[in-house]
Amino acid sequence: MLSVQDAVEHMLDKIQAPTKTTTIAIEQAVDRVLAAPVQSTVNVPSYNNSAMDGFGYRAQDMEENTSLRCVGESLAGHPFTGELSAGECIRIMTGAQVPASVDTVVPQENTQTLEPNLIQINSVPKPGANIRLLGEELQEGDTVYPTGHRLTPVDIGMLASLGVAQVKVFMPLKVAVFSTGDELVLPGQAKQDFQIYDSNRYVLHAMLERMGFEVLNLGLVADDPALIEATFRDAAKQADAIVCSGGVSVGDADYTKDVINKIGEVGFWKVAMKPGKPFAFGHIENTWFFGLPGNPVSATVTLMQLAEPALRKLSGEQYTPALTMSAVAGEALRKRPGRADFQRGILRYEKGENRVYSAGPQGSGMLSSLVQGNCLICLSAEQGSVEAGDTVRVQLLQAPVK
Ligand SMILES: Nc1nc2c(c(=O)[nH]1)N[C@H]1C(S)=C(S)[C@@H](COP(=O)(O)OP(=O)(O)OC[C@H]3O[C@@H](n4cnc5c(N)ncnc54)[C@H](O)[C@@H]3O)O[C@H]1N2
Ligand code: MOO
Repeated sequence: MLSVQDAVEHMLDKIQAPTKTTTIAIEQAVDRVLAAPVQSTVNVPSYNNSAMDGFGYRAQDMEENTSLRCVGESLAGHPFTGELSAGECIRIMTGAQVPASVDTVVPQENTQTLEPNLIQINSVPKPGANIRLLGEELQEGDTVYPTGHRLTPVDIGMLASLGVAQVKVFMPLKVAVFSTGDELVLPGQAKQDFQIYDSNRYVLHAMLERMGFEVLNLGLVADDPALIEATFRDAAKQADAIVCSGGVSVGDADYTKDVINKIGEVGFWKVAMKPGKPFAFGHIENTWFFGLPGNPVSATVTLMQLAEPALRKLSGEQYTPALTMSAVAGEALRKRPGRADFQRGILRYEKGENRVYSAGPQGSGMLSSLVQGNCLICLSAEQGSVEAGDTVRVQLLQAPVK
């Protein structure tokens, strides 16, 4: 059985970034992946400007006298065009251009108006203080974003601040999703005792959309090899990747793998992880296939741990492993060596440290463990049980918004 790391590396090795690109307005570009680096064509700031509302003057004048004659003003958008002489200052506002003859700004709360246009500086700042210098944040030609960067809301603001109105991005990844299983019915429909509601497709659809992909939802497919084959063929024609759940184990009605082997190729099957062992990866011609186990927790966890890195690379995004953090186990956690375990946990900040507790029963059919939990406790394949007080790694279930 492959380790989780080997499985991810195998998929990342096979999968290449897309080639189709488009140019779009930055307002439409959140969650899209850059297909070309963005270089700054401006200096940021593009002119020396004041960081405070106050008075601008020449530091050398402070040796003589700390009261200055105010000879003009510089407002944001309305610069002062004159030149300061000895003993003079100007009123200046935050963001306003600092004229060449000014080298220091004193905040107005550290000054006092002695007479109209005669300003006393009560607390003299260091020479050069309170001025944001041209190019101190970014210089013309600096690479701000590399190819493969997925744009966040803040990035859209950064692009706007650089005067960039459009960006070249990869075409969104198209991912087909469906569920297999004769026991499945749609939410809202009448159900018999031996049936369950399809939940995987709803979780997977929502998670894939949040990853920035275009989801092609192909619905429910019965445990019938001919129907499954037809659905795969249809999906492969339309999508870059297929994510389906169920039918990847060894049961009498588990046809998914056999069908892929018939019309495509299974690259690997089974990963040493819990939940999610029977995960399958392969392709049908140019469409990648991710066969997730049917158990709801297994489907969700394998999407996050295995399929997501591969799908992100396929969408053009630069792969960066998910962030994990350390936490102290607040209680003992049972585990057998052999498979990497992703236990659902509740992470809390208590008494000055991150502490993690079990989210309760860990059955891979129990979606409620993912509802109660806010993190996955990532335990290595080799290790056994965890004692209370041991340090473990955890991965937040809801990635923080950058
Ligand atoms: N003899 C063995 N049996 C099983 C093994 C094994 O190694 N040997 N592995 C177990 C593990 S681990 C998992 S996980 C499951 C995976 O099975 P499948 O991927 O074939 O999934 P199904 O059998 O179709 O379903 C499993 C379970 O999940 C429920 N399910 C399926 N689809 C959905 C859905 N869309 N929404 C909600 N729930 C779903 C289904 O009803 C079953 O209860 O196999 C074990 N067996
Ligand atoms: O490993 Mo299965 O995916 O636990 O239920």
